[in-house]
Amino acid sequence: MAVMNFGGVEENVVTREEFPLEKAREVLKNETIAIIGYGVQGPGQSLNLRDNGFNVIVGQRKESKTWDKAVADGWVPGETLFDIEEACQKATIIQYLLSDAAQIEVWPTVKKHLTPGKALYFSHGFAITYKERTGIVPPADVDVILVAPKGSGTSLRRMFLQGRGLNSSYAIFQDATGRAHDRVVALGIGVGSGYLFETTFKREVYSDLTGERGTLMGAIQGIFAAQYETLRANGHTPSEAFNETVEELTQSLMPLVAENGMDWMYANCSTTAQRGALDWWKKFRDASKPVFEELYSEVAKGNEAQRSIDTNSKPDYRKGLEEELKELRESEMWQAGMVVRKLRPENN
Ligand SMILES: NC(=O)C1=CN([C@@H]2O[C@H](COP(=O)(O)OP(=O)(O)OC[C@H]3O[C@@H](n4cnc5c(N)ncnc54)[C@H](O)[C@@H]3O)[C@@H](O)[C@H]2O)C=CC1
Ligand SMILES: CC(=O)[C@](C)(O)C(=O)O
Ligand SMILES: [Mg+2]
Ligand SMILES: [Mg+2]
Repeated sequence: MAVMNFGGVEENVVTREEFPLEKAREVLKNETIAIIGYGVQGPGQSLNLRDNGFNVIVGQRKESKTWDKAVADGWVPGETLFDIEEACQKATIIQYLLSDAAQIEVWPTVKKHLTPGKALYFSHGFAITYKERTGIVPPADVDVILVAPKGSGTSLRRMFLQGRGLNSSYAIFQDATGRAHDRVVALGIGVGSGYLFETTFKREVYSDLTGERGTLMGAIQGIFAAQYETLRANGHTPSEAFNETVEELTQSLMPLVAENGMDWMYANCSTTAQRGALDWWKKFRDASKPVFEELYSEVAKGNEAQRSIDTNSKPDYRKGLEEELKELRESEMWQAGMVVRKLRPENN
């Protein structure tokens, strides 16, 4: 474990230098890792583990689209691809990567195969933190661990293939075997993490639910819509409004932020822009802070978890989500975006 200084605060992190892949392989050499679920995280984590030389199998509902996807990805029915129950039975480590709502429904099957010494792995603190709502209470004689990649499973896989790594947090809820630490860190390295930072199940889920509802997904769409609508209401064309709201951000300015921080991006813009941005950012912070405070409090009360459980446990939950995504896609802003993306020279 390396202690690193993050802007004046010291934290424990695990890097690939101190916990190389060879060490991870050694730690897990006698384990059978079952990836349960083949949605978004399942493919990313299982394929990275497989390519990294671990003993991995996949458990997925038969006769589902994602079973076919697993077959297409090279998982072999009866050898490395099983139904959920059989995979749980064969596993020494169960990576529970069903959707958070589905984890509740399938829990009795998983629990049945959590025999002493096995490990139960999550990529979210949801099931355990909100246990009164999920009913997911693991037996005392198994390790309960978490590796939460801080990004989409799609990116986890893509970045691995590019020789990069997506950062993940890790946590231990229960160490029954005395091996929980080595197991979780080895798995974190194995799934393709850039570096690993320490958390708890509760802190992971509170920050994750806040982040995705906030700047990562909810707030960003909100602020895009507010600016786009303002520009359109004042007579600007869709092309101008979209470029000035989204395209310039994703294509030109965010890569500069990613590379070297906000001040670097500012420094590469005009002094006119710098003057204005430095004057206005605090106003936007102050306007949105109360919304973030409300959001965090809803998360901490469990209301966001409950809403997610209630809606995503309905049999037709995907249809509902897809309808709402369609509405976004068909909005003028994102229709304009589609045309703008087509006009990128590299897409011609
Ligand atoms: N999507 C992502 O990239 C991220 C997800 N996570 C966490 O990882 C875990 C897995 O999330 P996703 O990959 O998004 O899951 P998902 O929503 O893509 O679903 C995964 C699998 O669950 C299966 N499934 C759904 N309902 C089922 C049921 N009733 N019975 C049996 N199987 C069922 C689906 O067939 C699918 O293969 C969750 O805890 C999530 O919070 C964490 C970081 C990012
Ligand atoms: C991609 C990710 O980490 C999220 C946004 O938290 C999620 O998909 O739940
Ligand atoms: Mg997340
Ligand atoms: Mg999340």
